[in-house]
Amino acid sequence: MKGPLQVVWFKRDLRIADHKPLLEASRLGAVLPLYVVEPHYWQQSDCSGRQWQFCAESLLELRLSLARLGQPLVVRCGQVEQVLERAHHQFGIAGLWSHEETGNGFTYARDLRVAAWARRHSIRWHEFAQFGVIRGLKNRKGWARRWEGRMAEMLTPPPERLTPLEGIEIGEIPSTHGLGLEPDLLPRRQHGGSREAVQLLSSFLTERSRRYQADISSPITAAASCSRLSPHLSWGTLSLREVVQLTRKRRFCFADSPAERSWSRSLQRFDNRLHWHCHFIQKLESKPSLEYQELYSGRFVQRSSNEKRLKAWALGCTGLPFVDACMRSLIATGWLNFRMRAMLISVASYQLLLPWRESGMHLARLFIDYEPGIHWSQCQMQSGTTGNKTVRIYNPLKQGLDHDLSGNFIRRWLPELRRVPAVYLHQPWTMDPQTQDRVGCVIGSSYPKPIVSFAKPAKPLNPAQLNLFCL
Ligand SMILES: Cc1cc2nc3c(=O)[nH]c(=O)nc-3n(C[C@H](O)[C@H](O)[C@H](O)COP(=O)(O)OP(=O)(O)OC[C@H]3O[C@@H](n4cnc5c(N)ncnc54)[C@H](O)[C@@H]3O)c2cc1C
Repeated sequence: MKGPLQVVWFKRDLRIADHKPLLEASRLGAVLPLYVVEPHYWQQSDCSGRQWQFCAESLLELRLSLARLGQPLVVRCGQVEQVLERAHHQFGIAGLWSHEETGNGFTYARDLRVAAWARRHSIRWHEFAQFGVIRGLKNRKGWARRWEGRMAEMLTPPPERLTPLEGIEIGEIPSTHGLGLEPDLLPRRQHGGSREAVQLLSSFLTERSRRYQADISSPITAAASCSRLSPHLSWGTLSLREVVQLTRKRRFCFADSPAERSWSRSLQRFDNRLHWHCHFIQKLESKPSLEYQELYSGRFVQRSSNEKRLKAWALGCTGLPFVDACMRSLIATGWLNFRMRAMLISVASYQLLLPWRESGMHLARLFIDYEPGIHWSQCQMQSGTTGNKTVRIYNPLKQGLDHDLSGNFIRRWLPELRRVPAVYLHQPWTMDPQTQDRVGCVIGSSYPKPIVSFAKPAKPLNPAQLNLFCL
């Protein structure tokens, strides 16, 4: 095999469509498409087996897609700089190509090391933006306009062909076990890969988005009416730009159709959220410390670690049925709709008084779509630590009655409450002992007593300075 090569480093952009680094590198000569499995990354507290399984499925598909072009994905395990060092030694690296990444503290530090390595070897690292996130941004003036500009750019086609590289082992994609992660056999987990992503986008735009706006808040209806694209956007099996452009094209079809006005509005709301995607990631890009530190140093409520409370919340055993049902559904599927994610973190922060980093870390591991920029910004926002004077506190009883009045969701995820009569379902501790015996659900043994006084969030330390929204 003749060197030197253009190395395309795949990170959270596991696709060939709309992949500018791949196309640009391929124009200069032979390309080594590389993914580096970093065992230290996968040992971080925000990573999990379920995320790896999604990633591994996406890698497998990416390998096949690249093989069809002429050169399959090469997978190596270890520290990125060391993998690059070996590759450089073996055949010479002419250029390094990738998308920019706004990840967690680990990937931030790793990118700094890779940049230093590339400088030392006089190798140019060509980084391309894949979202509307702007690196080195001084302030948000004109940000929305620039986001629009990025989303309007032409989609990049895959290269027509890649030169096959002889004598390079493609390397194994490790198993969950091999990476020292707990295998997570979720029967209802979403699967990785661009094919799955394209199918989801198509079913969403042609049909499922019809009731998006109306259905987004309830965990029952949101599962079908939301796009479910989040893990694909987080792992890059689909390009955000492509989603924005196809959404707008679909809306355009409704322009002359008053009968579809509400569908068109739904798509407009969805489009707004695609904008939020980058708006939140931009926050982390501009202030990486928000992953660890409160944005606002003033105290709003007193919170402290409490292992018993954290464990009960994390396992879906708080004794608050709607909260527990949401948590257990998340544990079983790896996904939850926005409002219920907000409620879970709000209950942890305001009712259980747990620090947002601890509860947020548990959620991060459960989310297959874990995206540090969105996740930590949202955890802080829903815990009132951003300095914003408007504070939202969710009342889980009200949320349960608003979004699961018949209790079907609770019954589905809490089998121990299945026979509890509807009138007691949202507050099973109010059942008299005879009813508890009759339905085979003894509170305190079959199902826990509420861990905290129900629907009583902590009193703000300085309520006069805040706008409190109780949802
Ligand atoms: C505490 C908390 C943690 C969260 N952590 C994550 C996370 O790690 N990764 C993640 O992708 N989303 C996160 N979200 C945002 C949101 O809940 C999910 O994006 C959404 O539920 C994913 O489902 P969907 O793709 O069907 O969404 P849709 O409603 O179909 O939205 C389409 C896309 O828009 C973006 N989006 C939607 N809502 C938001 C939002 N509120 N803020 C920013 N972008 C949004 C996502 O990329 C999403 O895939 C979090 C929300 C909260 C309250």
